[in-house]
Amino acid sequence: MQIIVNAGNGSGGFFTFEVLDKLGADTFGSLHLKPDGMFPNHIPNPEDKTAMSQTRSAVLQHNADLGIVFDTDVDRSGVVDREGNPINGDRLIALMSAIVLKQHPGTTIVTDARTSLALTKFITDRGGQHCLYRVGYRNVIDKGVQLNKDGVETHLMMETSGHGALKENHFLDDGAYMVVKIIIEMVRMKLEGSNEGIGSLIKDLEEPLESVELRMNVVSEPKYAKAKAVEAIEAFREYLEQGSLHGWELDSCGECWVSEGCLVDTNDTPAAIDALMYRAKVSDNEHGEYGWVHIRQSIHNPNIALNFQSTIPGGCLAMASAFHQKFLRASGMYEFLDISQVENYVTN
Ligand SMILES: O=P(O)(O)OC[C@H]1O[C@H](O)[C@H](O)[C@@H](O)[C@@H]1O
Repeated sequence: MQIIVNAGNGSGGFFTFEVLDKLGADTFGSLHLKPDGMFPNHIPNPEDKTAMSQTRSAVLQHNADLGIVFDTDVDRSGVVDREGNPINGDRLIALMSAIVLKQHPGTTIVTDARTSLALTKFITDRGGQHCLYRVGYRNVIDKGVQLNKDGVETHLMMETSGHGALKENHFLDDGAYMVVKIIIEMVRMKLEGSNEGIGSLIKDLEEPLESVELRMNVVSEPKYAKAKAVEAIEAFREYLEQGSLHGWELDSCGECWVSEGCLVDTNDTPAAIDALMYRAKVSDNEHGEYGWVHIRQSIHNPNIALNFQSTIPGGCLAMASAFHQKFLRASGMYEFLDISQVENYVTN
């Protein structure tokens, strides 16, 4: 089996020399294996377009069976199938879900709540339960630990960023282990006589038609930025609870095994909140439920991240326009938020 590793000059080169080569894989054509903190080729990140496209080119050039992309410290990974298709984000979660659900039918899978409606369908079509939880890999993994303690069998926890953990690997955030599971599945498929590549496992995963992320900086003295972001996000929640945005409804079931979402813990020992976030489902008379909005404090920076996803054309624009006019402007929140990204998006 030929496998291309792209370590992006981070610390993942060991996986080539110490693991794959020793097991007899052909790793000729691998990229950027030597650690170099200046990262001269691209950012070592499976979400980075250059990292994925360079790996795709190498896979196609060498007719390799798989490409692997690690982040700097190998706690995140992404792969490229033999046809050159990048598998990261929702697609990687789907691939891991397909593998884990074969081993553990009916298991619960925890992800952050920025995943697509199609991913939920993919998981539930295979008999799994999808728990949508808070952004932040620690939140996602801790939720899985908690569910297992509560007697809800949960074998996989993954974020769209590529962070992921498995119960069988002691809940460690480990990108190399994810990749090992994928390689084992490829070998198993080959031994069973299948001629298909690993991408065939997710061929029925639909792509979200539209997906947009916008950021709003909090314009305030740094020491007040966190409180201001909370004020804006809570104002958004109140707007929805009052029914001020027609067709928008908070996802806050509090029961994590319910696939509709569970950003709000209503149990006796709710998890501490590092960044406030809500997701709302959005529908209209013509299409029914067609998308969602996710609003949250950034974990690292004084800004608010807004994600929109839609299954109908123009849905993200419709949601962003309503958010802009009927919330940001109407509520006065625009006064301490830099809403230029939202304005550019709705006007261009
Ligand atoms: O809040 P942001 O700046 O978008 O960052 C969000 C990200 O923060 C960290 O990097 C965590 O490790 C990730 O799990 C999370 O997705």
